[in-house]
Amino acid sequence: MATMTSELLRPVHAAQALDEAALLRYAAAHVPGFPGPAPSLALTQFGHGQSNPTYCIQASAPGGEARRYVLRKKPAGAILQSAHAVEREFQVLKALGAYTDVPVPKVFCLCTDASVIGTPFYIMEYLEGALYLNNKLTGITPDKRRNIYLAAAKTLAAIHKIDATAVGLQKYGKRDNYCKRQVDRWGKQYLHSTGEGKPARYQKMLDLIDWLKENIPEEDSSTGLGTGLVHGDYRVDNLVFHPTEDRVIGVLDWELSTLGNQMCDVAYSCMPYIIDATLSENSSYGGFEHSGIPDGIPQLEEYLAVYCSMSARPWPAANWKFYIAFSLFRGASIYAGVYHRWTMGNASGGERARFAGKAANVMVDCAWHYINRENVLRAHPATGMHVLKAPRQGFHVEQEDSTLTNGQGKFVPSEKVMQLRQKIIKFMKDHIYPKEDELYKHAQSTSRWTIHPEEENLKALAKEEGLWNLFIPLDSAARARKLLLEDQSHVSAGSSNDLLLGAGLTNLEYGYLCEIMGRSVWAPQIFNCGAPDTGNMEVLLRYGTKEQQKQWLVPLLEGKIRSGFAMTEPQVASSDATNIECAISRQGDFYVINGRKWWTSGAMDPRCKILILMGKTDFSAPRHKQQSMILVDINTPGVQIKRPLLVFGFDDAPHGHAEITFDNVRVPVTNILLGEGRGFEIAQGRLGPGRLHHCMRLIGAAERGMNMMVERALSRTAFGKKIAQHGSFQSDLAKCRIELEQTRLLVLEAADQLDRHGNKKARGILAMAKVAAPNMALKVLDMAIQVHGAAGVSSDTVLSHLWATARTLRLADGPDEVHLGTIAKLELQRARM
Ligand SMILES: Cc1cc2nc3c(=O)[nH]c(=O)nc-3n(C[C@H](O)[C@H](O)[C@H](O)COP(=O)(O)OP(=O)(O)OC[C@H]3O[C@@H](n4cnc5c(N)ncnc54)[C@H](O)[C@@H]3O)c2cc1C
Repeated sequence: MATMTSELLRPVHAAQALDEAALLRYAAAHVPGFPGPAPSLALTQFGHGQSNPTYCIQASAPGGEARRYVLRKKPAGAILQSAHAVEREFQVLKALGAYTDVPVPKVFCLCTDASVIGTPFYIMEYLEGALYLNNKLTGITPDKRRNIYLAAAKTLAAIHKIDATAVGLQKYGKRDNYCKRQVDRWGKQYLHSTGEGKPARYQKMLDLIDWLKENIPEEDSSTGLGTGLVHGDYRVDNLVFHPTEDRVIGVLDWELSTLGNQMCDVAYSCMPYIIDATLSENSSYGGFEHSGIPDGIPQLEEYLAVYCSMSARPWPAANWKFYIAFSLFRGASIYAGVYHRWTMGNASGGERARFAGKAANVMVDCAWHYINRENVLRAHPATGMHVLKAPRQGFHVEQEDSTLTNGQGKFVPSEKVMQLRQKIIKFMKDHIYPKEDELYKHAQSTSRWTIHPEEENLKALAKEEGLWNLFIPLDSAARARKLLLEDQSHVSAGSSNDLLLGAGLTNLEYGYLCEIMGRSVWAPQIFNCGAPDTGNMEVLLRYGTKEQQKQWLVPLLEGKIRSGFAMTEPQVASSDATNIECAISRQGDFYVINGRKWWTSGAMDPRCKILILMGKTDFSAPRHKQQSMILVDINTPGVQIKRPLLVFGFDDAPHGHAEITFDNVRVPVTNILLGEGRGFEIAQGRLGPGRLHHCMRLIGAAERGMNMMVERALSRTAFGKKIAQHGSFQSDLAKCRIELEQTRLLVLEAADQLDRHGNKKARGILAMAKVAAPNMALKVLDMAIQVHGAAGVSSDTVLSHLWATARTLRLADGPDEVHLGTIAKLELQRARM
């Protein structure tokens, strides 16, 4: 039977009463959104999991709705320095909540000032859900039992896949020699709890300590795969499940968490299979392997197979005996301590603690029984129980990122970048992928040229989380900061300058983030990092006058308006911009524009207010001095949007690609950018980073294609086996991965050279990246489409749209041939030098 969280609440134990007035003052000042003013408070206490006293705060303002929070504090009185570390619990919960999708309660504040309620404490979210306090899961259906255990295995895998460095937990503990240190620590603890004048020492326990010391697996001394965040007390009854669905909504009790050997967590979570550790008079092994497995609960091997599959860990057969024996030893040492305290009259577990001494010895016997068993785990998981069994979902972030952060190297992002990356990954998972269907539906409806309200909501959320304008390079941000600091009058109330100017990243640093945004066609604009706005903002940042910046740049940075870039013309080969015919002629204080443009992306968007137009101001000047760029308010008389163009049938609503005519369009002379004849100069500045952003996004699109391809191949059977098991698929998959990684390196190298040498010197490698990225993405996406069969070409998956978009990028911002020409020219020049 499940127990609901609220059913665990009891009146506060008299010995654990708190100063409620002080608590109320503190919570009102430190918990965002705490009910107020003058809220009333009802305090209760959790009866389960008592090591750190845990309370439920129910607060309500007069006439307002009651809100619940959970407070967890250190116990009062003298305690072991290293134990009850609520500060560490707070730290780990905060990191997991902010950067990962491991379900944990949100934490609000940590109070280290013992004068408030007597000891340090923290306040977190109250999760109302189902708890399964009995590991046999009595009173629920077999299906539910199975779901609960498998959900526990998957959640543990999710915890273990976290890249501790990327989430800021790199100093949370030592990764290596975890078992070695634990055997020492709990061995000493056992000696402390037993011996002369204390409960008797059990020789078999001392032998067990020796055996463990001699059999510590080699992998324990490494810091590689299999080491990382360890929960330390991972069991089903420390998980809160959704009230009606069989999924974990919160992992609790992180008191023993640290970095270390994660297989210890796995073995510990398997204890119900090995021993029944409830304290009673008749302690016996009693685990599922002895008493029989309750109907529905998966076999130990299946539980492990799901864990290994979801965490991408090897099958643990080689050292399984050690890890189980280690868990039993640790349990025995803890129980010996409980029993010792009971004999002294101060055990926390009440009268049941009298059985703890016997239970400790039973655990030791059980460990020896296990060690002496011939077979404990097959050498390999049974057929059909390996990785293919467990469906993969979404993106396995930490696994992907482990190559980015493990160790040193040229392309190792800083901690700041890794944290932003994790935040974006999480944002995508939480907010963007789940909304894609709805956004697509809207974009295919009759309202498709309007903005789905959710898009603006998501923008506000991204801004709030500091995931805004990240594309702005360091140097441009410095220039804009000056402008914004000089005069704040044009910045809307509530917009923070710091937010508007991104995070001060280099192009290389942005590469690691932009890639993630490229996984969804909807994502870039949510972070105000979509084309063509980024290129246009960059032009205004670099070349705009103060007035131009105030009028157009600031609202663009704020995400209030959008923009278009009008260069390409239907009647001339526009890959050669010297062909452009649109005329910009000066007449007094105005320029008059006449011409026809097409493929002006974004111009259909109702938020699009400004175009940067490229045309000719002097048809008789030298070839590259004829062109100028000018700002055109899209609502100027004479600007006429003729039609939206289709890309393989996609109109990309509400953004769109417009054909536009300019008929005697008069704009003030102050709208010229940089000066007459300087259009090419600006184009060079604009296109470098802009092109690279396309490449970065294409890496993300290809990565999504890979992910979908693998998921499909693992779940679909053709001709008697999974597609993933067909040799032809495996070779295609491997080739796709090789090309993707090659291209990623090229793109990152191009970004690095752009940062270090500037646009002109980096033009060769920028051209290489611009050719390589779309071609690679097309290949990977095409393969993903192929694996999906007919579904791949339909609009039921995102693949066809991603492919269509990638295909346009062999043309847009210069066709392949033009870039290949640049690369060849540089190559030949080098040969002549
Ligand atoms: C989805 C999409 C969005 C776009 N968005 C914008 C936008 O926002 N603003 C904008 O101004 N434009 C935009 N464009 C237009 C794009 O930049 C142009 O299509 C591109 O520059 C090529 O110009 P063109 O179409 O006139 O092709 P052309 O110049 O006519 O070239 C056609 C072909 O000729 C060949 N060719 C050209 N040059 C060479 C060479 N040197 N050597 C060998 N072969 C060569 C290539 O095969 C090339 O594909 C967009 C295009 C697409 C598809």
